Amino acid sequence: MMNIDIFAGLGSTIASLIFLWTVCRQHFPYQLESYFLKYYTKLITLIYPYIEISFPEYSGQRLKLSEAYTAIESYLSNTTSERAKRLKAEMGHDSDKLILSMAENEEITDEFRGVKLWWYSNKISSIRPTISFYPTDDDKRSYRLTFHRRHRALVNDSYLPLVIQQGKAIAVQKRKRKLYTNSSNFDYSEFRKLVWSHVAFEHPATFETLAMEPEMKLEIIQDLVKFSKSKEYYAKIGKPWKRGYLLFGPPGTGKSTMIAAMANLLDYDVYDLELTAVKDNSALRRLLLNTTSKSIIVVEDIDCSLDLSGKRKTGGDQEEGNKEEEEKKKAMGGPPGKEESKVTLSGLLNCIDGLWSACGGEKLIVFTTNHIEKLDPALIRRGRMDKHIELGFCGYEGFKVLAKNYLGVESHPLFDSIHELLKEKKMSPADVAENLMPKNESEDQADLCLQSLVKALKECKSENEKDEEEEREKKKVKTDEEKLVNDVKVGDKETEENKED
Ligand SMILES: Nc1ncnc2c1ncn2[C@@H]1O[C@H](COP(=O)(O)OP(=O)(O)OP(=O)(O)O)[C@@H](O)[C@H]1O
Ligand SMILES: [Mg+2]
Repeated sequence: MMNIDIFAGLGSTIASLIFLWTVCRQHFPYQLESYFLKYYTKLITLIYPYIEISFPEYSGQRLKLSEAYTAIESYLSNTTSERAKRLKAEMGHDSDKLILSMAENEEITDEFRGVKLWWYSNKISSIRPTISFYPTDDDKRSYRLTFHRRHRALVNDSYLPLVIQQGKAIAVQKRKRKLYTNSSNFDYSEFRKLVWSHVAFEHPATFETLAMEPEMKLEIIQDLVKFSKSKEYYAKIGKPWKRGYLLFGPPGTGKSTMIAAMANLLDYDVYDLELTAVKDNSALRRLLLNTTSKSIIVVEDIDCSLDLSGKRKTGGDQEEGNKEEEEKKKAMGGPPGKEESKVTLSGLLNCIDGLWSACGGEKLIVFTTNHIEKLDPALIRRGRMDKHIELGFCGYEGFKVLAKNYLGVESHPLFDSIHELLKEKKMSPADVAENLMPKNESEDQADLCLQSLVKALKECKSENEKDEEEEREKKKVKTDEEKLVNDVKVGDKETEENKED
């Protein structure tokens, strides 16, 4: 039993010894110092029969959040509310119940098979002097477990495994699905830039409400469910347990909605990775190492995030390319590219399926793009992006799902003409959905909405017209860009000539 009086005395004895040692040390010959240290440690172990184990928040040079730490945190949060005197409170899963857990620098006692153990939540604040309005994240947190050395075997073999197992189970039970992002507006600390911030994931989309061909939908659902149950299979074939999806198609065809439906189907967290906010490849690696299993890592509009198109440039090529880019930017009055992300295509490829990618397991990586043709083939080859899913304009089957969701109708006299119109007109599910949205509280909304859809479809362009328009648009953008770059070049030449004069 821990006697407070004994330890009060013990504490002051140890403090005196440390003070004595610091004074004597300066006058001690170097050779004798190691001898003295050896006996000093022995002496301390003799009079202090307790063992301490600490569990730091981050493992591996602060690269990865420690699993043991999170499991212990969950375990303690279950037991602390009755015992600890200082607690911190967080909102629970159903958002109306508070979850209490141990505050920092607080100690509680736990009992296991009649043996007493002490948990202490430790926080060491950074000693670096910083002048900032915001809290810094350089603090080191850990849990410290103290017990009598005669219980070492019991703690090692039975107590700690039980704590970790129960902690993990509690975490799963209390799990509130999260939507993570790496692009915070308040990048007040260097460390904050390298980690994720999150909010609760509450997107209501499901595969039932998703408008697409039923066969394709079924195929995707089966693929996802199979993946989530294939832990042994992946281990057997020697592949990390992850799968890449590439969702491509025009704007408003349900790419982002499908990601939410995937997360809801498999009960996964979502990590929305903003590549432009990642400083460089090592920051990207660090971010991906800090994703948990049972999660979807999403890179939206991959073609716009970084210059990942074309072949991988090297040396001179790269510089040339950069110069051209700079010129273009200068011409358009944009800022110089100093603060830009330095994530490269090879860095990204490495993170997707290099050695680092195997950490964690059970992850989906989803890229979305509006222009698949702009992507480097290396990025989307099978193995990296295992399944390519094209989300197209709204078909009749998709329309029927939307009509049921938005208006609650499964048949209507206007369905036939809509069927005919959808065969030749290109309209995204987002536009169809917008037309089907009831605009007021009156009762004949289904009629009104379907009529407005028919009208919109008639005004909408057909496939051929749209293709021609896209082609024209592309040509125009290209000539505009060339003209701008030429103007800049001519301008620069004139200034140089002026200087020479
Ligand atoms: N297939 C679909 N099924 C159901 N709703 C859809 C579908 N496609 C689009 N929508 C509706 O349209 C809106 C926009 O869709 P979403 O954001 O998923 O499109 P997107 O393909 O990600 O577009 P972008 O390429 O511009 O990011 C959503 O809020 C959703 O309600
Ligand atoms: Mg989207």
